Amino acid sequence: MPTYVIGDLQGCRTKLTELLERIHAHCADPRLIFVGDLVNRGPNSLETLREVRELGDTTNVVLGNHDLHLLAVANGIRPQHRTDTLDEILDAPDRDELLDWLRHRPLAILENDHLMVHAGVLPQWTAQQTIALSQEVEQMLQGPDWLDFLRQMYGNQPARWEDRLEGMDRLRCIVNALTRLRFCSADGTMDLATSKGVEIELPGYMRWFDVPGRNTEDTTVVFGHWSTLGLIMRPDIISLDTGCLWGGKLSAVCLDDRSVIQVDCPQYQKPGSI
Ligand SMILES: Nc1ncnc2c1ncn2[C@@H]1O[C@H](COP(=O)(O)OP(=O)(O)OP(=O)(O)OP(=O)(O)OC[C@H]2O[C@@H](n3cnc4c(N)ncnc43)[C@H](O)[C@@H]2O)[C@@H](O)[C@H]1O
Repeated sequence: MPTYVIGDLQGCRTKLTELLERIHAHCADPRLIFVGDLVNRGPNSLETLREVRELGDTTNVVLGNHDLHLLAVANGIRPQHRTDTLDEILDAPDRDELLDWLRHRPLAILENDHLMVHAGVLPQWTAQQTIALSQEVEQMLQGPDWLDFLRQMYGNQPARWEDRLEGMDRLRCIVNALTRLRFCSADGTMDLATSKGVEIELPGYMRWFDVPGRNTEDTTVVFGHWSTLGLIMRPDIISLDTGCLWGGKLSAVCLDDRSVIQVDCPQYQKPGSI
């Protein structure tokens, strides 16, 4: 069964349907993995969430920052932002089932030498360690104290990973790397303030996947999150957020032969307005 990984949907449901038709034209029964940000800022978050959930057991999803934001908003932990488009989910009769399903998704998946995460991994982490750290967060998110966890999840500190981190500092650092990371320094100190563009002016900081000697160099890390980066196919990374929401494309890559399927998307949000 070929595996297709699909980039950030952000509620662009009609484009998902179009992409799935294109994938099914190549393969009747693919395994599908979504690299997060299923919802928000786009036009049909509710239908998108329903459609991905209904794809069944051969499909999986890693959680993105907008998916975590939905869980926080739905539980009164965070207010909605001006550009959020989450109301239709919050008002839906099946909201509890949908949110419960979302809360039980992983933050990282390792399959056939490919590591799927929403945003990135820190240079000190191996692929196996990334999975173990992701599972620490998943245990909290799926356990009895998940609302307390969401309440304390926000914030940019600690910016630097250390194995000895404990409690919420440890979990926040893991969540920030897996769901928000773009730039870090060679020692893995994250800059979470810079979200526009593909370069950083801060001396000593670089794109997380350009850190020399990072411990996941021998694994292909497949990720989304960074729409201005666009499609990048390197032996060690595949970047899949091609700005569906911003008038770019929705992309899928087949991990078995590295073929790419893309559909053009209308502009729903104006780049630079957020
Ligand atoms: N632990 C945690 N701590 C804090 N927050 C957490 C959190 N967990 C979840 N969150 C939540 O995360 C959400 C997003 O945070 P934000 O921090 O607001 O997200 P963002 O930078 O806009 O990035 P996004 O993930 O949307 O990425 P994209 O590349 O599409 O967009 C990036 C930028 O690229 C720009 N852009 C896109 N296409 C462009 C183009 N073609 N040209 C120029 N700019 C473009 C856009 O204008 C946009 O500003 C918030 O709701 C927040 O609550």
